Amino acid sequence: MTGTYIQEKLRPNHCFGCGLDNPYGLQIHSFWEGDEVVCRWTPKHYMTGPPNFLYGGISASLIDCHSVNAAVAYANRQAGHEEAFDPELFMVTGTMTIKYHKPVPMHEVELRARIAKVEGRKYLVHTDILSNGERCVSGEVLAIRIARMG
Ligand SMILES: CCCCCCCCCCCCCC(=O)SCCNC(=O)CCNC(=O)[C@H](O)C(C)(C)COP(=O)(O)OP(=O)(O)OC[C@H]1O[C@@H](n2cnc3c(N)ncnc32)[C@H](O)[C@@H]1OP(=O)(O)O
Repeated sequence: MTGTYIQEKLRPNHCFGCGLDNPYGLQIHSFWEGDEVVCRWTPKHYMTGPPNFLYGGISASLIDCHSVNAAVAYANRQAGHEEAFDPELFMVTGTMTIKYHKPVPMHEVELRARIAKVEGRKYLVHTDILSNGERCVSGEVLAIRIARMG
C-alpha cells in the first residue's frame, strides 16, 4: 500500500515512535479515515507493564507520535501538500496529557486522532487508544510548528 501511510511521507525519519527508518522503534503506520487519523498497531510481547497488559509509557509514546504525525499531515493537507509533504513543515510536542481509563490488553490496538484546535503555530490533537472498540487511553497533545531540526 505504497503512499497510503503518513509516515511514508516523513522520510528519512529515525524517530523512535514514528520513524520508518528506525528498526528498533514502534514503527507506527497512520492513515486518514475521513477527518480522523487512524493507526492499527500490535505490541511486542516484551512491551508489558502490569502482567498481560501494555506498559503505560508505550501507550504515551504511541499517542505522542501518532498525534504529532496527525498534526503534520493536517497542516500539509491545509497547505495543499497532501501527496508530498513540505519538508520544512516540522512539529514537536510542546505538552501532552494522558489519561489511562483501562489497562490495554496485549493485542492489536487502534489509535484515533482528530485535530481539535489550531491557533497560530499550535495544533491541539485528541487521540484515543481503543482495544476491541473500547477506549482504554486518551491523550491531548499540543504540537508546535517549528523551523526544521537537524
Ligand atoms: C520530511 C522528513 C521529516 C522527518 C521527521 C518527522 C517528524 C516527526 C517528529 C515527531 C516527533 C515526535 C514527538 C517528539 O518526541 S518531539 C520531542 C519532544 N519535544 C521537544 O523536545 C520540544 C522541546 N521544546 C522546544 O523545542 C520549544 O520549547 C518549543 C518548540 C516547544 C517552543 O519553543 P518556541 O520558541 O518555538 O515557542 P515560543 O516561545 O515562540 O511559543 C510559541 C507558542 O507556543 C506556546 N508554547 C511554547 N512552548 C510550549 C509548551 N511546551 N507547551 C505549550 N505551549 C507552548 C507559547 O506559549 C506560544 O503560544 P502563543 O503565545 O503564540 O499563543
